[in-house]
Amino acid sequence: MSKAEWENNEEIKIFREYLRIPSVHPNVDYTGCVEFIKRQAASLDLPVDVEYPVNDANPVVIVKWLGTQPELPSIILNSHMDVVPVFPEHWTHDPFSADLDDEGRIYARGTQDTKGIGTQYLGAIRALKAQGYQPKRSIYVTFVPDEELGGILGMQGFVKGQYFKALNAGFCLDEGCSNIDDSYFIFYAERTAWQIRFKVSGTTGHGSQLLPNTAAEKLHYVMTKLLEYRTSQMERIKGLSNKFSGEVTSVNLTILSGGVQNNVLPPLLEAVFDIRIAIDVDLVAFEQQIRDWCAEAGSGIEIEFERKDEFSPATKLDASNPFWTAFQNSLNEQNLKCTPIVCPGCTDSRFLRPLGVSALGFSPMKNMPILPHAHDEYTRADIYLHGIEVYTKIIPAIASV
Ligand SMILES: CSCC[C@H](NC=O)C(=O)O
Ligand SMILES: [Zn+2]
Ligand SMILES: [Zn+2]
Repeated sequence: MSKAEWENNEEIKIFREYLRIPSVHPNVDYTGCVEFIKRQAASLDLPVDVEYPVNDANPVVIVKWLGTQPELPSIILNSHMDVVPVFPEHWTHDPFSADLDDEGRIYARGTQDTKGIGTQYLGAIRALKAQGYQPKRSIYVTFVPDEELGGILGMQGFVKGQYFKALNAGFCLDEGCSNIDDSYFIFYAERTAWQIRFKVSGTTGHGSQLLPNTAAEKLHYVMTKLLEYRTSQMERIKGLSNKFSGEVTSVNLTILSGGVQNNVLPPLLEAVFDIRIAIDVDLVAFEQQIRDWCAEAGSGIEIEFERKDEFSPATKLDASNPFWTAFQNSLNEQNLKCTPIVCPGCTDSRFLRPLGVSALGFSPMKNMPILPHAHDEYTRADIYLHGIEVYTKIIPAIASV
């Protein structure tokens, strides 16, 4: 297709319209997204609900396609409306113009993470309805807020409410990630996210003195232990076939603060570590190890969990999971390869799996750079349109299980 053809393509127009809504953190205004999705539901002649599970600023929009056997566990097609901040000075295109270049690249925040799958779901439903298809299982296309901040005001609150329970969800497709080679990543599990603030108190005094029990010495001990553990995990990655997967525990120092003046020993130093714990790690033992390191460093160290997710079980990828079988068979019939991996980041699927909802993270992008949260995030028009075709085959396969 030519640039003009892509620009005149109705699905591409809808996608670019969604991308131009600046639902960007911090303080996202979801009004534009809600109105856009309502318009899309109307164009599909589908009913739509808007729920506010946590507060009025964080809507969950649900486009509903009732199945012929609504008593069966339903299918959720999930994506999030919010996108992470941008640094426009580092972008070659305006992050919210959805520019399309001569090669068909569409540049905008959210192209990969994760507005694309939201409108692709709707494009696939448009095609299926045009074919006269009617799903056996009810299908709910959910658009949630707050995923990028952890989903507390979005999916986490939504799954606790009566509205969600009434959906009787059995399976969910959620966001995945692009892959640089010719195989789709499939997220079947994710690590447990802990973000820990270490608040270290110590001796204060004159910066010229070598006093004992300073905050710096104790923080240095704890940081050294954590960063040594990080090194051990990096060693493990060397032996893995897929280095992107969340097979090992990641440890990253993300915030370091404290001190009042350059010649005063600080009474308090703080460090925040973002830790994503591998699915085969004993969480109780891991926490005890961290607390032991703090005890070894000395007194006056307080541990504050800014995020302490619970363990989320993996989705079964075997014959015991008919949704997985149907999904995999559909990809095989389309001669498409997939690579199941543990999601390196966190997604809203972590709130669904513990409830028995079989969730797969899947974004139909391959032979593409991995650009979530990156400058110049983009996808390609041809890949986007092919993704709609892929969903047009996958959705009936899973909805007829
Ligand atoms: C840890 S909860 C925040 C969720 C976020 N998800 C995608 O980027 C992530 O940091 O993985
Ligand atoms: Zn995302
Ligand atoms: Zn993200």
